[in-house]
Amino acid sequence: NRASRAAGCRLPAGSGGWPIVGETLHFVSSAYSSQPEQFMDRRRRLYGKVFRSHLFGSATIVSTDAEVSRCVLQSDARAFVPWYPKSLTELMGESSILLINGSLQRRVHGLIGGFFKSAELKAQITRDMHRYVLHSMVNWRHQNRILVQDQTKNIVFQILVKALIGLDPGKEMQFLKQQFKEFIAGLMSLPVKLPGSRLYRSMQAKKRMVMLIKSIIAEKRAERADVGRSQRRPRDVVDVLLDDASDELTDDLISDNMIDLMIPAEDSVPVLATLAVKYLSESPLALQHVEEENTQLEKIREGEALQWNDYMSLSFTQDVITETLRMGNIISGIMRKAVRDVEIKGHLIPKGWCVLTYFRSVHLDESHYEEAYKFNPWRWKDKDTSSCSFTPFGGGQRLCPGLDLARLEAAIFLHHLVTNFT
Ligand code: HEM
Repeated sequence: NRASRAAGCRLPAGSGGWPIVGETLHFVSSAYSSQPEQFMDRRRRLYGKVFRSHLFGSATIVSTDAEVSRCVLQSDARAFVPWYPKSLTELMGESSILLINGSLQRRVHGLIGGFFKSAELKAQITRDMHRYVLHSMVNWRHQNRILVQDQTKNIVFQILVKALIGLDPGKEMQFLKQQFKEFIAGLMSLPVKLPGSRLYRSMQAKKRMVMLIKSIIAEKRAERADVGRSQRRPRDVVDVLLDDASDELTDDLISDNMIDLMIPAEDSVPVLATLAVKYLSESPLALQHVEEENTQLEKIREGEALQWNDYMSLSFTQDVITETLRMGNIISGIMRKAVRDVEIKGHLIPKGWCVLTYFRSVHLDESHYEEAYKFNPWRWKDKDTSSCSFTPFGGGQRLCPGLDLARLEAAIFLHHLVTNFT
């Protein structure tokens, strides 16, 4: 608007690309090429770290500047709201934590985040992860080839479902696994809801999952009516949300969100574990350090079961995870939409435009990280990971509530891998 422009704010330089598709095809094809950085690097050279583009059907300001991205993430819904492709919003539903804003988002985020930080849940996850990892690794000895991502996906899904809705492995777990697979296949599909379409099949799968979760909620409500709320501690996220006295958290909202919560959680930890294995296998010295640190811990604890703080105290292993998050960029960036004209560091982001905070370019920027393309866990020794040039888990009010769990699960997996196998 005129005021912003008068204040010296400018629309960043850049190009809108082709009519309708904009620069989307370039962006996507570059992401799948052997040089995924070329799209961003070229534009950074031409226009600077913040530039204008047109992506996924919307005029977009791309930020590869750590400070600008931090300001976007720190802003609340008066400036920016989350933005996802249409197929995703169709599948998530209006009350998804990934989409809601304001006090309801803060309440749900706070409740979930608080539970994920609780010592009880961390102890349960440590126990289960330990059990499932060993159970899965027993079979590895007879196989020539192990697909790390598939194996960890299986383990992590069971742990997640238990933490969210309290379900143990069995028939219902299998059912959920199948349905979830069908559900996520439609997250990035054409937004067509006709019977038989990809999106339609995913919506049907979600309905079946919602029915199962609603029956679990009904059982829990009946149990509560018998026992009384005050006598038991929450065992899963559904319990935590049911304990909340407000009427806003309806059964529909809870059951929808249990599925939506699986979206950011289901594949990210398996990718983290897989990339850590890849980077370690290419860095013998780092692998040797991880082996020594983990073997040492086993010796000190003399066969005693390890606790979650044991895993978190493995400082070099944690640095390996941090470096994997930096280089691996499991979530490359986040999209938001401006609900009013916003100005950040002299850049104008007009109302209705999207902004893509692209972490990947920041994490691989030589001005932040020396030899940025080199896997170097030692760079993190005694270094703070809370700077704005390191944001694998986002930031601000939507900072990933699962970040400790992700680190814990990856550390447990690596521990058993390096102490059981060469
Ligand atoms: C390596 C693993 C993971 C990575 C890299 C990751 C990354 C992220 C990022 C970047 C965001 C911010 C999204 C935004 O600002 O719009 C986020 C949000 C979120 N993550 Fe994670 N995540 C990981 C694992 C997990 C796990 C294990 C869980 C659950 C157990 C989880 C649950 C969530 C939820 C619920 C949100 C939305 C929070 C909100 O909008 O209020 N994530 N994650």
